[in-house]
Amino acid sequence: MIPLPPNTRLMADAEATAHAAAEHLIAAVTRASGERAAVCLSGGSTPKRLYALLASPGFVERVPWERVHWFFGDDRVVPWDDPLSNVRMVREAFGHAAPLPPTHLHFIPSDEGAEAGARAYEAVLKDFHGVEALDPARPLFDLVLLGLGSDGHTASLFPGKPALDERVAWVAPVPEAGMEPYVPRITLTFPTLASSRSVLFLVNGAAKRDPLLRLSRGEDLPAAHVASAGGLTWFIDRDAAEDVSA
Ligand SMILES: O=C(O)[C@H](O)[C@@H](O)[C@H](O)[C@H](O)COP(=O)(O)O
Repeated sequence: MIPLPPNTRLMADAEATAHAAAEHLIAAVTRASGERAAVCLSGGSTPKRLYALLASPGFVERVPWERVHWFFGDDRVVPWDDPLSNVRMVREAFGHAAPLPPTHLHFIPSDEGAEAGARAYEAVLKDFHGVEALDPARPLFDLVLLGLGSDGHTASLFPGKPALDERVAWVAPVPEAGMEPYVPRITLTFPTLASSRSVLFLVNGAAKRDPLLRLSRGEDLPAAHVASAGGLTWFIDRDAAEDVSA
């Protein structure tokens, strides 16, 4: 077994990860104070099954859809109907079964390009939360979902890319991705992701053994910079956790 991050729950497989994450998300938004809950969604392939589960019988009736607002931790600068778009992935996963009020899905506006999109999304976040600056006493998100790239990136925070240095901007353009797909991206920055009551990493599959091992050795990978007011939780499946060198 690879040395795993603190507060890791080991999952039998990807399906178990999705089910546990659905329960975790429902608990997080149910206990959220106030009339609205804010969830920051991860992109990529890992969370697709989770999003589809949330819209399926047994879960869809338990999600307080009228209270939850869904944001994006990052997206690719492509049209919203592009197969690479995280917005498209989420909409397809939720499908028509999720009674999602259209105004509750807050896309990252990428049609004006990465720079303008980042500034526009920062305004969306500030307007939604009614704040001009990040306030530790008022986390933006009740839950942030994140994935782990095989190079140790998370959201679109890639090793050595400018967004890593954004300490002021809430949202940053990433001129070209460090990983497939090689398209410009827009990403929330570390301080914005940290403005959360909790962060949940979902990590499945053998391709994630290497970044997990590198994180365990203390390598300065982007995922190692993620913090949260309420702490980090990792759901890692056995395929990712197995150490082939053992
Ligand atoms: O837009 C994206 O691609 C994601 O935000 C990205 O950070 C993703 O979470 C990781 O690359 C893992 O991707 P997989 O889940 O596809 O392995």
